[in-house]
Amino acid sequence: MPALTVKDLHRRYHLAGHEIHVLRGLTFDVEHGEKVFLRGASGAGKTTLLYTMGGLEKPTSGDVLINGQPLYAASKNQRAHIRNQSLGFVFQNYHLIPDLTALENVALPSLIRGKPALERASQLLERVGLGERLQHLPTELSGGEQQRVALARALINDPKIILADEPTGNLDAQNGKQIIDLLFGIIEESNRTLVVVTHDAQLATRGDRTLIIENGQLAA
Ligand SMILES: Nc1ncnc2c1ncn2[C@@H]1O[C@H](COP(=O)(O)OP(=O)(O)OP(=O)(O)O)[C@@H](O)[C@H]1O
Repeated sequence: MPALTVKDLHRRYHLAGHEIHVLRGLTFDVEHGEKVFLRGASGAGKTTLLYTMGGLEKPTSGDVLINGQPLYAASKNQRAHIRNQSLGFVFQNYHLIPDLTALENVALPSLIRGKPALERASQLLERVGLGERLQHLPTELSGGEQQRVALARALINDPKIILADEPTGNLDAQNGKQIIDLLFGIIEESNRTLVVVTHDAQLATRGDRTLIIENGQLAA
């Protein structure tokens, strides 16, 4: 069974009397341990696809299966449970909570499950090289450091699938490379599955496969 199955996904937005058909019948599998990059022109639908794959954006029709479990045929609560248990997210803008320390940000997704996690959060921050920054607020961290916190947060529930949207988009070349090296190291040591949206053709050569999205469909 694939780690992730995308099944005939459609997403339409209605805006001021206009319909925008963003995802137009996407179907593909991602196997366990596979590293897949999503590329395509601006506006092609990459972020919409990634968010839909992660249970964050409901499709107009179609479904996404995580280890065979349908995300959108499930109830909202079941979907939140699958997301929290199986998926880790890394966003271009980090999406850290400004009033929480690095340690608290990383621990939060576990606390939501009712599991105390400060010790594991602290180990993960060590793993990403931030053992000296546990009590820093996001504003007291550089962009690269904030993305490392976000990476540690994505791992707190030990998800088997990581979804990343332009994870190096706001970083300089050196910090970007560090984040990608860390991300790949973490993925490979535990045979996790990775799906990354990127504009960076060079970065995409590090994956097993690149899917090109063109007008909401897979390019041939
Ligand atoms: N909430 C929304 N309401 C209406 N249209 C939307 C909404 N979200 C996205 N879109 C439209 O869907 C299309 C695809 O957007 P998406 O962000 O998925 O593209 P992308 O391929 O990730 O682009 P980029 O590379 O620039 O980030 C765009 O034309 C965008 O304007």
